[in-house]
Amino acid sequence: MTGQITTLSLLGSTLLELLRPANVFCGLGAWLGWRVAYALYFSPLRNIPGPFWARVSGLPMLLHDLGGTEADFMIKNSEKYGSLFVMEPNKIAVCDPDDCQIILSSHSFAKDMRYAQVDILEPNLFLTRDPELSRQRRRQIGPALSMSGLGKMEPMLMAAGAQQLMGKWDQAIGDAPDGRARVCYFYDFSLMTFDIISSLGFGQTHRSLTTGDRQVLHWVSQTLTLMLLQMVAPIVKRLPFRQLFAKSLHTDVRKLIAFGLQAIEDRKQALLTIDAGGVERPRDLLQAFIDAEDPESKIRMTPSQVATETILTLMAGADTSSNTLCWTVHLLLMHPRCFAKVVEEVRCAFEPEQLISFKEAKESLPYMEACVYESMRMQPVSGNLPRCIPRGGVVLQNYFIPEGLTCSVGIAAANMNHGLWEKPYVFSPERFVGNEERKRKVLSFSAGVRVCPGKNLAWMELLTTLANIFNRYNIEMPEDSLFSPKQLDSNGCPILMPYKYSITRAPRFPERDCNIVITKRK
Ligand code: HEM
Repeated sequence: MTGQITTLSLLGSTLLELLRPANVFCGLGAWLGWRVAYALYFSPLRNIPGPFWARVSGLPMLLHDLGGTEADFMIKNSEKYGSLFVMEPNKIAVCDPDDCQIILSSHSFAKDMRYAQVDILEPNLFLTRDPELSRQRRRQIGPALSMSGLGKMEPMLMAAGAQQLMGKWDQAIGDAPDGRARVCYFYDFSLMTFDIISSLGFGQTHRSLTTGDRQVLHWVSQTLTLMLLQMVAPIVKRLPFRQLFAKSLHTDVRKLIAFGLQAIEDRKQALLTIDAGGVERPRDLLQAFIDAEDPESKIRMTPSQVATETILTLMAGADTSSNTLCWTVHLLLMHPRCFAKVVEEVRCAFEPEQLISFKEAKESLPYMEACVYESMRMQPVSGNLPRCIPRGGVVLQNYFIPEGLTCSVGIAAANMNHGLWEKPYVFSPERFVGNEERKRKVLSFSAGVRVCPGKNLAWMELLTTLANIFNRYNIEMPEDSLFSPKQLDSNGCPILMPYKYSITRAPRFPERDCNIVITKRK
């Protein structure tokens, strides 16, 4: 007993001694010295250019991630150090468009380990690191998301999308005494794109934009929060953290999954009547996912897999599309010459009250489409794409990067590459008109084996929404707008509203910066 007490008190006093400020200071100094020595003399990345502090610690990048300024970090550093640079002690940034394509073209550069840390959902297309599952899911859900598959869903997409939005804006104009309504396009686009995918995916008429019902939206955003928490801090999966921090999030995830499963069950019941009556089956993503079959293995998805893919589709597809719409409208407002050209193109092609379909917009509005490409190039909504260096390592820009390290495909920096894009800071939609090759170089939907499977759906939403609102409304910036085409930056380009990354690149102050005044076109 006395021996134990003596040992304990010895341990206690040693600990106290170690924690004395002078010793802590020395300890930190030694650690830092070692980190610096490692970065400069031993690291396999020591010959690759990059900011000094990024070699020593992951903190600078973490601060950019938390501050939501990772795109600026990548663009600035790629201009200073070149298209390959060290961004963290064991991570390189890849910003050369050709190198990005090399990495994205192969499953051997798997998504990084953080994706495997999420355990709240079934294995799915977005999170999987398994090439086999990725290929199988694409074979299963690919047909539904192809242009011909989506063509059948267009009436539903338009009802939840452009038509719903115009109904709301018409009402706002009707309610305004002078016929001039002020609307926040950020919120309206967010709810509209959410309604489109949830209507198609859950087979119900979701109208959060016009009814204010945000229940499903709440569950989805809670699920996304938990997913991200598990990715960046897997400790939240363990007790007691799970109970302390994540209990209510888990409850909402369960509610969302139950909601998805119920939608599938409801559809199965409805099909009994539909099939008996010889009526056509509903044409939506829900039905397409239920019926989906891998042509190679003949495997179909279980109800739980269908629900998971729908939930992931909502997470991956709603904010990405709505923020792309926001940036396009903002960029056009900041470039009145281009905006006037788009409006003229739309109004020359269509009657004032005409509902413009995707096919019509795609065929008749090449300049408007070019504006969306230019907006996606300059303001790509997805951040960096993290990938692992595969077995055997890889040579990029004449540097050997060993296996086991990670890299980040810098979409924003590649889209601003001076070698590929002339005057990359200038908003110039003309560069895309009639130039299919250039369009393929924009990396905003990613590329290669994990390219965005929802890009056709996104294009349908983008073109139908913009064509219809530009045809129907005159759009102006409000008088109190902080931004104007006349306020220029050092490149002589209009200063744009600030952004933040909350998963996707979104306007930082949407309530302040995303307002427009709309009037009905005479
Ligand atoms: C303008 C709108 C959109 C943009 C810019 C966009 C961009 C992207 C990007 C960059 C990726 C690659 C992510 C990575 O590799 O980590 C991706 C993946 C994905 N996107 Fe989209 N997306 C958009 C709309 C949509 C829509 C509407 C859907 C709905 C179907 C969707 C579903 C997905 C899914 C499921 C993945 C994961 C694919 C995989 O990892 O294999 N996206 N998207």
